[in-house]
Amino acid sequence: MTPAPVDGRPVAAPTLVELAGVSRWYGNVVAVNDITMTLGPGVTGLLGPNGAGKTTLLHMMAGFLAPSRGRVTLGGEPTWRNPDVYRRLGLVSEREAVHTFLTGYEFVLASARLHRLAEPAAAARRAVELVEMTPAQDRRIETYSKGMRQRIRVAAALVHDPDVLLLDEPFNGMDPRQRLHMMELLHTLGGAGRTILFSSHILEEVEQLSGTVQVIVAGRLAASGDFRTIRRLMTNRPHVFVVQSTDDRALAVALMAEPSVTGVELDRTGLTVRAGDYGSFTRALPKLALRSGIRVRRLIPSDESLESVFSYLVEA
Ligand SMILES: Nc1ncnc2c1ncn2[C@@H]1O[C@H](COP(=O)(O)OP(=O)(O)OP(=O)(O)O)[C@@H](O)[C@H]1O
Repeated sequence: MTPAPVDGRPVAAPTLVELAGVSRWYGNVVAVNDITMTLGPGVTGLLGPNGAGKTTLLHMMAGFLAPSRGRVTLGGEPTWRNPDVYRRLGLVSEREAVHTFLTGYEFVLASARLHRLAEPAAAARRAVELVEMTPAQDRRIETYSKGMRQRIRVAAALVHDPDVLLLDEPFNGMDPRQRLHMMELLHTLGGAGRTILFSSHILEEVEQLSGTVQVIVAGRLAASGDFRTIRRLMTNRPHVFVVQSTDDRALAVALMAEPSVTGVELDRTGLTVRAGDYGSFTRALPKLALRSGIRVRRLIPSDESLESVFSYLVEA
């Protein structure tokens, strides 16, 4: 996003988080493998299965962890052990012990004091307001729902008004309503020009919230860019379907003549069909069945797990 001039004056350049050839290993385990990416204002999703290296990547961005190789910079400055970075960045980690006997306001105020802000009380009030927790701010955190706890943690991470906010699996354990509320909050923060990066292993979360996606698998950047492009990559790949119909044997014969079909197997449970891509096959099947006088009872994509999508992206 290019900064727009306001009143003819140029706006300060956005704070970019840049990773150049970044790797991190723990002993023999390579957690992050040669990743290069740039993050700018707006909401970006970091999508990857468990153990892909998302937390390691976020911790390197936040300056908690040194890269074994490569450079991680924020606004051009290395993040590792750099106090300036702590002033410009907030991190909401996945698991964090929160003193639940504190009220929400006290918790955010403690964060403001840690940052040595000039007016900690005013900053805490502003941050609590931003996450819409003012009505509950004087209740102890132990009385909060999972969604409220996450929002108060976001407030604590935002108390010093950072340009960049990193969130590790922020939707874990939330019900759909809480999830929606958090999504709206991140959307608003991103819309206001902050750089927001959140990690997730759930495709739908990323699809709903972010236009830009970085997909990481086994420590490597598997795909990067606009969600629609990535979705296309996923749907234009070979798919396996299980089909059950009123006449599986006749359907198998008819399917063999269909150009989008690359393989058919018949067994007691039905037909297993390999197709070149999702769209052509799912469009062709109903027409073909109709022509042959066969009724399709079930059509189940059998390899829709995120892992198979990821492994396809990695091999691509
Ligand atoms: N301190 C550590 N010591 C040794 N290995 C580690 C350490 N931290 C992470 N790893 C390993 O590095 C890899 C990446 O882990 P990481 O936690 O970054 O992934 P993740 O994508 O955040 O996964 P999850 O969502 O399950 O936390 C995994 O194989 C993990 O076991």
